[in-house]
Amino acid sequence: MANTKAKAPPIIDFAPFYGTDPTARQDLVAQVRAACLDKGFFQIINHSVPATLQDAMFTLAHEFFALPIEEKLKVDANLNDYHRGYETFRSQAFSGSLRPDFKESIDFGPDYQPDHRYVQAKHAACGPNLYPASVTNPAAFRTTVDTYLAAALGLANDVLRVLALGLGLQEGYFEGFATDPVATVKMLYYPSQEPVAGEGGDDGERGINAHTDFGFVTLLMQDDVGGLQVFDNDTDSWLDVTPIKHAYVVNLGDCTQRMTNDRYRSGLHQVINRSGRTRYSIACFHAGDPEYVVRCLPRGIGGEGGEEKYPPVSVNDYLTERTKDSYIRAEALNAT
Ligand SMILES: O=C(O)CCC(=O)C(=O)O
Ligand SMILES: [Fe+2]
Repeated sequence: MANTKAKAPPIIDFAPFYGTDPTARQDLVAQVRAACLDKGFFQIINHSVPATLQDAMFTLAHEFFALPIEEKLKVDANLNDYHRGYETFRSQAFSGSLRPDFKESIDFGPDYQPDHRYVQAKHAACGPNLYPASVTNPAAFRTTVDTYLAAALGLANDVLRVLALGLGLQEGYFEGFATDPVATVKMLYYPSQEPVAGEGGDDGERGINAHTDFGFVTLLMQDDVGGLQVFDNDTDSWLDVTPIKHAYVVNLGDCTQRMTNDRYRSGLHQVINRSGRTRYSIACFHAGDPEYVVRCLPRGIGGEGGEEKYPPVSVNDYLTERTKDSYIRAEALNAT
């Protein structure tokens, strides 16, 4: 039941970031800060990523997931130990899940080659991509994904600049760790779930189970099917994140929450797709330099006072732990 007190993630016009009006820019910074203090979830419109590139990515996602399973398994993420490639149904489960996720996905990142220091150090999610060869135009697939990753990361870095300003930091505060990030473009495919008998019935099935993202910031495009929900602590209820064509859902991850000592939130979210239609979405996770050590900001900065709640942790150690946990949990549930 919709709760009137619940605050849906705001829709924020990002255009002032690129403009010259300082008041409009300050207003944007304030709106983003308010959303970060609330659930760490907002949508942005009028951003820098071309709509044609966004559309092209959805076209590729449709084509990839429609391939026969044996073709998809040629780029199986289990073929490498840095999790690039295709992930089958029910591969992942987060804490509290009753059933592993009812989704498929494919992950790409910066195409770090074997001689790259991150790959040599075996950092999580760092290694050469597995691009599908069985699509109509493999070269175009690859170029589009790579171009999109660069564009989405460019926008994510702009979001980080706005975040920094909202925290009272220099606009470029995050730039040091944003140059060579561990980042993922994830195409997601959610078949429609079975209807559940009885009003409000719940069979525990989730497209993606309730979780928070691990890194600093996530930019998500969803199609028009809907099904993404964010948890509202004030009303103890799940709120729909309404699809808006070509907009981005922006949400903060745990690294930002840790850095701000819980002032900025890493919002709990999930997907339930009972629409009767297949749902596609494309996420871009920006987790910064894997060797960056996430620590609480110095006291007093951005009003982030109080006792430090988290010990310092490197991005890589944090990602490794959380990712491993979600796959082990799925294996355990699949075995029962
Ligand atoms: O598909 C969505 O809307 C959300 C995906 C998501 O939360 C994730 O991949 O972390
Ligand atoms: Fe997520």
